[in-house]
Amino acid sequence: MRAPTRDWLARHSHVHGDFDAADLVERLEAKGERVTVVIPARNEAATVGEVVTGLRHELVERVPLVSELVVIDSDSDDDTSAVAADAGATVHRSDEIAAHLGSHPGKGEALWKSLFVTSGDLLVFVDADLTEWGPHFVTGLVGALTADPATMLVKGWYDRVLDVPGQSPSTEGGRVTELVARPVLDLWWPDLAGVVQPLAGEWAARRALMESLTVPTGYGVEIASLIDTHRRLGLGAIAQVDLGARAHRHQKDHDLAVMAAELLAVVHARRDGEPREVEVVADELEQFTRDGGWRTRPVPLVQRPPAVTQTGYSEGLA
Ligand SMILES: O=c1ccn([C@@H]2O[C@H](COP(=O)(O)OP(=O)(O)O[C@H]3O[C@H](CO)[C@@H](O)[C@H](O)[C@H]3O)[C@@H](O)[C@H]2O)c(=O)[nH]1
Ligand SMILES: O=C(O)[C@H](O)COP(=O)(O)O
Repeated sequence: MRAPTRDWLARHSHVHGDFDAADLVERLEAKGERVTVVIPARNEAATVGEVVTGLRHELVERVPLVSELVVIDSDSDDDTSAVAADAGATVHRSDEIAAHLGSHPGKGEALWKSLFVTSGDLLVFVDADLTEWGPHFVTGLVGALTADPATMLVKGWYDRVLDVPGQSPSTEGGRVTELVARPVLDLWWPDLAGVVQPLAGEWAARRALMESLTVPTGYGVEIASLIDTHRRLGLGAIAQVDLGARAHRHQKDHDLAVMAAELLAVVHARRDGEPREVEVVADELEQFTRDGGWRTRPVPLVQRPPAVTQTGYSEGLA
């Protein structure tokens, strides 16, 4: 391991158990800072209710660490919005936020749009499909984000529980993480080789950073944020926190291949520095199965400009 990475690991690694929610409330009150939790959700009616309820009970009602608990419904066609609202979240549909800016499908779009309808200084992102998790995810992320004033972005990491029917559960999850994201970072951004889960959907950032980033509208949002933060502010602005174990709904290999293609394109657009427009020779994947034959899958390549540059942003226009 290279010296800067080893040094970063020694100085910028945290463990969620080091942080207590009640202590963090005092720390944030003293600074006048507020926490917003954003949960992007596309067709997550089966799990979003438990995620919202768990966070609301523990971190809104028992200890008031979270000021805003928001679900961004990302073009769901199930009951995600209703379930999330019943569980106590404020719910917005991604395509209805800042409608003058249009709408794109995707998780990155949901996170970018969330900036227009939230006001917290500290933004914590949590996936809606979690099946093994806890409110300590948020406590750990807020703790790590506020432990050092230089920290602008924190990635959660955890054992990735892989729970496939017919197989015994293992911690071998994170196929795109291990086969695409970590190898790409190790080869081209080796400073970031110490980030255990670069694609973690559980991460936190200061609004001042998030609103200034170019955001891919699909699954490229995490790797882009990491690379862009590193380029602009250096490793010292990034931290990571051990959150224990996490399990989620697994996507099929062919669906993850679309994610992998998007990540490669997003990374390629950043190879020379500032994010460029994503340029590819073709923007589709051809996938084959014996039963279904060939299927063409579009790769999402749109990137949103920094929210702070957009009409309506400073007024928090919804
Ligand atoms: O169009 C979409 C697709 C997904 N989601 C939500 O985003 C979260 C993560 O999506 P998921 O399909 O579960 O992604 P994973 O296969 O788990 O992908 C991993 O890797 C991605 C790429 O970095 C990250 O965005 C994810 O958070 C991370 O869990 C979930 O709450 C989804 O409902 C949306 O809001 N809109
Ligand atoms: O991070 C990843 O690589 C994706 O979320 C896929 O994870 P899985 O292989 O555990 O489903």
